[in-house]
Amino acid sequence: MSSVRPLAEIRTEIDQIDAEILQLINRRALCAEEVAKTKIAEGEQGTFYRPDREALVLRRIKELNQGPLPDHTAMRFFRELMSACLALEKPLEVAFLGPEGTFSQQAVFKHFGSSVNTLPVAAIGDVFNAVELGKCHFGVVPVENSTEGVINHTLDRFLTSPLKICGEVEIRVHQNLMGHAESLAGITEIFSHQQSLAQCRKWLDTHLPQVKITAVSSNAEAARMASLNKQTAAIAGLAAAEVYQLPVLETNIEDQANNTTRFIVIGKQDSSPTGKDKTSLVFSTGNQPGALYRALESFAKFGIGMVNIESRPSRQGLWEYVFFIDIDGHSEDPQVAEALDLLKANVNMLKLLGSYPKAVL
Ligand SMILES: C=C(O[C@@H]1C=C(C(=O)O)C=C[C@H]1O)C(=O)O
Repeated sequence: MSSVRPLAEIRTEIDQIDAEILQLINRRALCAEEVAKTKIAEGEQGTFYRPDREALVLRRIKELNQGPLPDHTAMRFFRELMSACLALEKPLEVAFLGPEGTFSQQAVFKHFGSSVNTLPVAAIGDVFNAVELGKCHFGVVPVENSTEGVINHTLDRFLTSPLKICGEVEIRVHQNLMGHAESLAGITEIFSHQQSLAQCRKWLDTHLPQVKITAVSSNAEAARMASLNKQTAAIAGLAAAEVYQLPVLETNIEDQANNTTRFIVIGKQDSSPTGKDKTSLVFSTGNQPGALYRALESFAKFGIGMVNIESRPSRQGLWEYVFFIDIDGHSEDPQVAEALDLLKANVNMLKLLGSYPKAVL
């Protein structure tokens, strides 16, 4: 028989460890408070949140971790720890596309941890407004979905907004059918946000081809509406089912198994280089042959990888376009800085939307 330690003995050790962890956590919190005081003494204004420093802390935890806890779990603990330390000064206020229970709110908590105050607003443009007007420190908006592509509202708003991108976060999006109907046959109408409907198009065509489909302002609003009428259902995330106490009729009905939405964090602050960054920018070229080719050549010349390109109407002349691009690296990295100088010489308009750490969690 293998010898095992008595339960009581193991529990005594756990109690001791917990007491030590608690002391260490509070020691860490005191240091974070001291950092805040130093920042004030050095004349730093506004928020003490530093996306670059937080990314470095999390990446270091991943490197140090030797298990048995998985890296991801260890990083999530430290994500919460930093969130709580920062909130000792003053909790961050973060605007998102509401109401409560949307994927955007999930993205806020994944990126900032749970010690933040979330401010739900009614539209993507209102998230920008809230940050621009100083009603909150940051905003989180969806920018692209792996099934449905780019979120036009978000890109277009950047053309006129002075805000910067200071972070990114990805959420694996599961869609679910929820409502008070006894079975699928009892449903006459389905509510959801247009993005979610598009992500479940095949499932709907196969399972509910005759049902009326109505696009509404958010998935949480869809859940709220479905909670009022037994013959209707909503497509939304499980958080919305919980908020509106709706039974879940079918889970994971998204057409693509790895359906993921990328969100960006918008604010007034620049993020310093961390060694693993992305830079987002928008530019326009003239209509001459080879104009886009020459613009992109700036990146190729300096060996800069391009992660994404999207064209959108410029909203100035007919059939004139702007190009939104994400590249590897930070605008202060020497190679990137040189590529951007060359790009500037080759385009009509160039606007840097921000350099920020690549998503860690
Ligand atoms: C403590 C700092 O300020 C904040 C809190 C952090 C933390 O708890 O580790 C990290 C970055 C900032 O958001 C810092 O800048 O080092």
